[in-house]
Amino acid sequence: MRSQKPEHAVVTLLGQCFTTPKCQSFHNSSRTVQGYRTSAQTQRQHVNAQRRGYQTHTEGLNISSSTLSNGYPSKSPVARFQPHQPKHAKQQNKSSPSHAIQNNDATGIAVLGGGITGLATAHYLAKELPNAKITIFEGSERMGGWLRSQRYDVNGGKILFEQGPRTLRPSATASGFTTLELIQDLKLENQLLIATKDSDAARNRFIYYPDHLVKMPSPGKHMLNMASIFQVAWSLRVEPVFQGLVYGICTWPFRAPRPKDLQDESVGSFLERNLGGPNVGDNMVSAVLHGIYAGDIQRLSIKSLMPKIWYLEGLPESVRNGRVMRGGALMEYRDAKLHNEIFQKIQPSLTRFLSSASVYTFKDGIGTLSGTLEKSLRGNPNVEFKLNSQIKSLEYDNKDDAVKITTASNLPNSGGKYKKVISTISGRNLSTLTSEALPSLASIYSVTVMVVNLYYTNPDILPQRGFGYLIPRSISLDQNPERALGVVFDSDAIKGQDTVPGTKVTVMLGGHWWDSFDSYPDQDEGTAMAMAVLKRHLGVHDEPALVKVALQKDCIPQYTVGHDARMKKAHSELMVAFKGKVAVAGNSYAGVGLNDCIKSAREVVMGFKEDDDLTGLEQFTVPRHWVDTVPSPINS
Ligand SMILES: C=Cc1c2[nH]c(c1C)Cc1[nH]c(c(CCC(=O)O)c1C)Cc1[nH]c(c(C)c1CCC(=O)O)Cc1[nH]c(c(C)c1C=C)C2
Repeated sequence: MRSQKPEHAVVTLLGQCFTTPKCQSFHNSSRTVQGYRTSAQTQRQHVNAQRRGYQTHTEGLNISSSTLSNGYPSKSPVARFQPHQPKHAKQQNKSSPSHAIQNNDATGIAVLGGGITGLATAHYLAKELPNAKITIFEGSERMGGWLRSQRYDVNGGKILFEQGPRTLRPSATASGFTTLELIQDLKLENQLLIATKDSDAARNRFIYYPDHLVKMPSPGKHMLNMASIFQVAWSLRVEPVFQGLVYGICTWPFRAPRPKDLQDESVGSFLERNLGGPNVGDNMVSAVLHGIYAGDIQRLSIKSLMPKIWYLEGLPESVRNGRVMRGGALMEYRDAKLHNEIFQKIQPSLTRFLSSASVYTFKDGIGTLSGTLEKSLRGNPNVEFKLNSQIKSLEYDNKDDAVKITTASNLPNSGGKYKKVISTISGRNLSTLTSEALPSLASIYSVTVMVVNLYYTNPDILPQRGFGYLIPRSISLDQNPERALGVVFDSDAIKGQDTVPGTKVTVMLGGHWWDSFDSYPDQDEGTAMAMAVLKRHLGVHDEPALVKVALQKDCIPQYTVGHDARMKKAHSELMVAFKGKVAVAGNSYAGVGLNDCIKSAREVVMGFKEDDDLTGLEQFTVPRHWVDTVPSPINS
């Protein structure tokens, strides 16, 4: 039986280097898992969860078949969980028919926001409640939100620029599979493009540490040869960016346990407490968090960003060690159940194809997802689109047990009354539509990122091949006066989207560094700043043939210390203000990645099908309930 190596906090964090937050893929190479078991400690939580109608169990979740290195099955029959559900839990899950929205009585559901979450929400509503009348309110003149893939003519050919999120993670998690299910629903399989795990982009990820790019050790088969092991060991020894890492890991077992009354803390303080100093946080993990949240390691919450690590650290030492000895990986029960449900629906050929991918997108860019969703919804007579529809207020109407939407437009029928509203706009924007009824949502602030896409006709201007590099918080102002967060080497990261050769890069500026700004650089300043970064860090002196600058205002919500507790409060505030008639989904709450957003859309619609009084924040009202995978006695 293969046992799992201890999940050291820092190792896990660095494993998430450039990967999705809360990424729970089965990275352990070819580990075979058979069953899920709940820890004794969490049994009390099941009772609470069941009281609230959650599906839960005490033992007996099984997973069969083997998994590939990223958790995809190597063959059919596919790995799947077989949750054993106690009788009473099943009964409680059935909501009373008078309460549940039935296919034939569902009319008037409003979706606020036409970004990826709003479109996915409308998609699931149309799929699950085919008779429902759905109205999508979008404040701008276009759908798609942050997803913006633009084609440009250059040099006799075409290139693609991404001005927002650019790739998806094929992780073997509930959220990873939810996206695959959506891709299947939309028949987009033949448009997929992948970066393989052995590509330069997957293997070469850098951190800028003055005054050069330092390659991060990356897991993979190539790590198994002596030369690679030596290279990593040498790099750990001589590169100052790694200072404190080996010492921190070796001395970690002797650190004091977490103070009992500590409810949450920043990622920075967690690392400092566990590793005996700030170096690893400041020099490495802050860079990773720049690449995902464009956020500040001293403010982002360890409990919300890395709940598994927080949970493990809080276990009594003997329980934690026992868990580690048993091997396997932890997953939240609700995710395990969702994973189990969706996994069976994914074509094995699709999972096989993506098993070799480190990231994926589409031939015409990530906007294919939102564009195809919009197209499919436009063909549905039950779906109405209201573009340029700025919402002014939301009010609960006691008489009709409905929600009144008022828009900024004076036109008749621009707003209206709806039986249910699903808000996919940011939590903070939603809070401004009520008369201070949602203070906890008002507290979620977001950062602004300036995205500068540059195209050079010369295909060989970069000193390294790879994904690109991230810049940690410890880099001094004279090395980074523009406050760049990182640079993506697009022409290496994803191949096959352009019809002409050349070099494509994206420079990301701002994020939390610009928190106190009340105005931002303009297009020309953005261009000059990006070019200065490329010159200083990479020695690029060429003139770009094309530059596009996009200011993504308030694009990434920040889960700062206390986020989970505030979302629990937000659930109550929504219940009080709207009696369960307004629910939320999207990147403000439980994950900022595209996979997370799509999962949140699916979950809110499935929850709504069961019971129309919900807020979408129910998960924050019960403690996280972990289940762990158990190595298979069959395949070991
Ligand atoms: C507008 C800029 C964004 C930055 N982060 C995000 C956006 C939209 C959101 C984001 N980026 C990543 C993740 C995690 C993985 C996922 O769920 O998809 C999230 C939620 C990782 C990531 N960051 C960059 C890339 C190209 C990727 C995905 C691909 C990969 O892991 O290989 C680049 C990048 N994004 C930002 C910065 C500062 C940056 C710098 C290189 C901010």
